[in-house]
Amino acid sequence: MKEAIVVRNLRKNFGEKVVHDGVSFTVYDGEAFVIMGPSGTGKSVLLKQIAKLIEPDEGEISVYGMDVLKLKNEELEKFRETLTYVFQSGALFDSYPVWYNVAFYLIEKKGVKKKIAREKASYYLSLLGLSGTEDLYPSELSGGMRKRVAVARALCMNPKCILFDEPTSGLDPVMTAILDRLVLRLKREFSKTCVVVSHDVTSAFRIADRIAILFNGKIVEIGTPDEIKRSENPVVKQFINGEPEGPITAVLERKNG
Ligand SMILES: Nc1ncnc2c1ncn2[C@@H]1O[C@H](COP(=O)(O)OP(=O)(O)OP(=O)(O)O)[C@@H](O)[C@H]1O
Repeated sequence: MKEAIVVRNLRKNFGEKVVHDGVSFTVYDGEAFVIMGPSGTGKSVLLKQIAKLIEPDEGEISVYGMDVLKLKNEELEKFRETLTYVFQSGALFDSYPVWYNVAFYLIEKKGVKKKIAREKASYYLSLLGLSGTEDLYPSELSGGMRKRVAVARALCMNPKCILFDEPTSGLDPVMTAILDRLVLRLKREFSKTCVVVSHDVTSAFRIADRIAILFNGKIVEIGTPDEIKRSENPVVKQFINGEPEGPITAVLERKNG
C-alpha cells in the first residue's frame, strides 16, 4: 500500500502544555482515516501540523513523499494542491458570495474564467445539498451550511488528500449522514485520501477504514472499526462507550487539579 501521510515522533508544546508527546502513524493512499479523542487532546493541532499551518517542535511529517517541514517555493505550491485542510469553522471570506468562495482557488490561482469556475462551484455545491445558494453571502447561511460550503471549496481544488476538522459537528443527523456518504464517495469514486477528525462515534464507524484514538499526547490505539469496537484498552472503551468514569476522567481531573 502506498503511503499518503507519514507522521513520526511528533512533539508539540504550547508553553508548559504538552499537546503531542511522540505521535506516530501512517495514512495510506485512498484511505478514510478517522482521528478521535477527548476534547482538547490536540486533534486540530495535529491536522494543522500536517497541513503546515502550525510547526511542530520535533518530529517528521511527509505527505506523498514531500517533507512537509522543509517545503519551499514550487514544492510548497505542489503541497498546497495535494492536500487541503477544511477548517472546523469553515473560514469563508465574508465579502464574497458563496460561489466565489468555492471557486476562489480556480479563479485567483489557476486563472480559470469566472463562468466556468462558477459552473464547477455549482456542481460541488450540489454534491453538498447546497444548490441555489450560489449568490448568498456567508452571513446569510447557517453554521452547518457554512461548513458544507468549506467542504465544497476543498473539493473544487481537487486535492489528492483532504483533512476534515470535525465536518459533522453542529449538523443534524440527516446532514451528518449526507456528509458521511460524501466522504465514502470521495474515497470510492474519486480515490481521495480523507483524514477526518470527529467526535461522532457512529459517523466514524460508518466512514473509517481505520480509526486512531489520540489521548494524553499519544495515539493509544489504531485499528479498523471492528478492532476499535473490540478493543480492551480502557481509554478506547470509555471513549467509544461515552462512559463518565474511567481513565480519561481520571487524567482530566488530575490536570484540572
Ligand atoms: N495556537 C495555540 N496556542 C496555544 N495553545 C493552543 C493553540 N492551539 C491549540 N492550543 C491548545 O492545544 C490543545 C489542543 O487543542 P486542539 O484544538 O487541537 O484540541 P482538539 O482535540 O481538537 O479539541 P476539540 O475536540 O475540543 O476541538 C488545547 O489545550 C488548546 O488550548
